[in-house]
Amino acid sequence: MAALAPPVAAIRRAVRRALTTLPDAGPVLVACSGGADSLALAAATAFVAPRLGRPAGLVTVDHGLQEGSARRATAVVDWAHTAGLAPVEAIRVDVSERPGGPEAAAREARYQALTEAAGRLGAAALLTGHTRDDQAETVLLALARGAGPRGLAGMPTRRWLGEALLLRPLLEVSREQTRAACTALGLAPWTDPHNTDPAYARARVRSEVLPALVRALGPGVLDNLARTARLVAADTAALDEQATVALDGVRHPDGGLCVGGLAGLAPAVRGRVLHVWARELGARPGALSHRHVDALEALVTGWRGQGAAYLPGGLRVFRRAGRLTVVDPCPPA
Ligand SMILES: Nc1ncnc2c1ncn2[C@@H]1O[C@H](COP(=O)(O)OP(=O)(O)OP(=O)(O)O)[C@@H](O)[C@H]1O
Repeated sequence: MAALAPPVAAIRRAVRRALTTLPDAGPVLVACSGGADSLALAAATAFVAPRLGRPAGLVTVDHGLQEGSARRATAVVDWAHTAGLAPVEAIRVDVSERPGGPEAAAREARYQALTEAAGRLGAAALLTGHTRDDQAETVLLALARGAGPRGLAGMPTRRWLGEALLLRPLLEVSREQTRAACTALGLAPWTDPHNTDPAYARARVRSEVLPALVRALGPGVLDNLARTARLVAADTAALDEQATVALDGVRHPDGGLCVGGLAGLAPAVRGRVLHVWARELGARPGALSHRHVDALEALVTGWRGQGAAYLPGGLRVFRRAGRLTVVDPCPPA
């Protein structure tokens, strides 16, 4: 038997590790674009999952945004059948009516379709092919955009996507390894033109910024950025836990928050408490920005006797009698 190419073995090990952590016995579904990362992931899953007694299927989403997208989806489906994956589905989504740019709309439609498929097919988890390189790009973009620790923590290896558990088994595998694995297995991955289109910030980071950093600082940069994400994620999780406890400690029976208690918290914990409280009040996480939290913070630490903080959804927060209190939502304009 031919020796297993190291990247193929490394990717299978990563998938095995991820699958053995799953409590639920149902099938897993690989989200596959046909690109090198998710193709290498799908091939490894097709090999590993049955050996763990677990069925593995595949879903590919056709956004209909590029010429030949339906052909690409069909090619992925055909390959998945030959690899022994089942069930296999290509899902066509319509992104034309969605708000935002085409990339954001495609992403939202894709995750919605993937979550629905995972629910419909009773999947224990949905697997995506995000790699260490994707993680390094995410961290760098977050740093440049001032996203704060939550952004610097990068993508988690697992998270809930609605009712579906999303796993990213390849977060410590390099893109070079996924490409090498595809070559070793004789697979011909699809190349997404967006990945090299300089109109997209991520593509510029991928093709210009990271190679320049590696040239200037050495090959360890990508691993180090991914490591930064893991370290920040651990710190962030600890601070989030502290904030959950602290929030209960500063709640007033009328639903407001005690200013004295808030003022005594460490700023990093207070900011989180205010963020969680604002979400509880009904401010959608996507609409809630650091400016809203800063405005709440100003009611605690920068109070000059008057003023209010305005939150998404028409919510107004006042400081009264030593408490932050929500005043009825503004009537719609
Ligand atoms: N059209 C799609 N259908 C199904 N899953 C997708 C699709 N596009 C992306 N994904 C999933 O999301 C992951 C991240 O996709 P993204 O396009 O951001 O990264 P990528 O590095 O180009 O990945 P790939 O090489 O697998 O295309 C993919 O690895 C795959 O698991």
